[in-house]
Amino acid sequence: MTKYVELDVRSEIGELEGVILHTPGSEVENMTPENAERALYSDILNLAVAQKEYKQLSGSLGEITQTYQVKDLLANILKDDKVKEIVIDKICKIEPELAVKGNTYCIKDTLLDQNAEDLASLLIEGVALTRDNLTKFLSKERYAMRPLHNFFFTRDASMSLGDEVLIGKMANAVRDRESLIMQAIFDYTPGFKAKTVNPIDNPNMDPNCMIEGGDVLVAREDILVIGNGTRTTTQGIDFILAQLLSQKEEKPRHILVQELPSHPESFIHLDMVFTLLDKDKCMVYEPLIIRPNKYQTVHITIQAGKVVNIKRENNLLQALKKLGMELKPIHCGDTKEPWNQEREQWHGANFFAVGPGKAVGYARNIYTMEEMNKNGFEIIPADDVISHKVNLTDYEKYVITLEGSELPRGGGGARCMTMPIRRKSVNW
Ligand SMILES: NC(=O)NCCC[C@H](N)C(=O)O
Repeated sequence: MTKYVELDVRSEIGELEGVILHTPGSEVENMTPENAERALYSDILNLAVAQKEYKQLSGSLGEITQTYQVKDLLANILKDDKVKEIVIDKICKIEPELAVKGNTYCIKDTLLDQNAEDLASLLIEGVALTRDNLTKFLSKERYAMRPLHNFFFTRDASMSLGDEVLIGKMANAVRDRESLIMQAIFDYTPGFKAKTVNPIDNPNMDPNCMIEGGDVLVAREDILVIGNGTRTTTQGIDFILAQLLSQKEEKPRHILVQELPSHPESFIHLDMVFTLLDKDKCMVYEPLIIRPNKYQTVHITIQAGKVVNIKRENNLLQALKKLGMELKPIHCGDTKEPWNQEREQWHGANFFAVGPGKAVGYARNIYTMEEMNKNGFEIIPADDVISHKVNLTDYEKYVITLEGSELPRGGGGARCMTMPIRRKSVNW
C-alpha cells in the first residue's frame, strides 16, 4: 500500500479515485448443477473465459484510477497475527461448525496455521473437506468451508456512504463471509481511513434487516436511492434511516425507496433496473422505473435527527426531479420492443460510472448501447482502452464495453463488480 486513502463517496458519478475489485478465481466454478442454486448462480461459469472478460474490466479501470484487489488487501491485513485471530474468530462465530472440536467441519486450527497469502486464498476459495473418517468420506459436502462464489460482485457486501462504509447484511448466508472480510479490510488496512458501520454490531438489529450494496445508490450527497426487494428489506432501509437520523444533520436529507419485483432473479437489486450515468442522465428499465405499475416509490425526508415527511411518489424520476435532479432517462433495451427491453434488462442496465458521462457496461446489450450512443456516449471497447488504441481524455462522454458472455452468468454487471471507495466531488 503506497498511499493513504480517505474514503469519500458522495455520488454515483463523481470522477473515480479508487475502486475495490476481486478477480474471479476457482470459487466461481467450484459448484455443480445440484448446488449452483445454493451458490446463487443460475449457471456455472467457465473460469478461463470469465477471467479473460474480467481483465477487460480491471484493465480498463486500471487505466483510469487506482484499483485494489480484495485478496491482496486481505492478505495484507492477515500478516498481523492479532488481526488473523480476530478474523478467524469472527468467521467461526458466523460459521460455528468450523470451530467445534471433533466436528466434521472443524478446521479452525488449520486456518490459524496458514500464512497470510494462503489464508486469504482459502477464505475466498474455500477449504475442501479432508475425507479422513467415515462421516467425511460419506459426506455429500465437498467443502469444510464453502467458497465465496459471489465475491467478484464486490458491490454488495460493503458500500461507501460519504466517509463511512456500511457493511452489507446479506440476504443469503452463503455471502456472509464476504461482509466480514470487507469489514476487516476497512478496519485494519493501515492505508484506509474509514469508519465501518455494521448492522450486526447493533444489539437491537431487527432480525429481518437485510441490506446489499446493489440496492444502495448515492444519487447526491443528500439523496440515497434504495431498492426494496428480495435483498434489501424495509427493516434494512430503516437501519440506514436510523443511522442518518443519529447524525442529526441540520440540512434536509432524503431517502427515495423503490420497491422491486420479487421475481424473476433479474430484479434482485435496484442497480439492475436503474443506474446513474451523468449529472443529467440515468439508465432505466422503463416498465419499472417510469411506467405506472404496482411497485411503490416512497420519499422519506430527514432533518435535524427527525423524519419530517414520508410520502408516496408517482415514480423515482419525478421524485428526483422534485429534489432538483432532473434526469433524462436512457432506455435499457430501447423504447420499441418489450421483448428486447426485458432481455437486456437482465444485465444491461447495470452501468458503473467512472465520472460524469463516463461509464462501463456490457457490449452484448446492443439496443441499450445504441440508445447510449444516440445520447452522445461514444462506444469504446475495453480492449481499445487497455491497448491504448484510444485515449479516453479525447472523449467527453463514453461507455467502455466489456465482452460479457461468462461474467453475466454470475448474475451481475459492471456496477455489481465494483466497490468505489473514493470519488471527486461533482460540480452539479
Ligand atoms: N449488485 C448486483 O446486482 N449484484 C449481483 C449479485 C449476483 C449474485 N449471484 C447474487 O445472487 O448475489
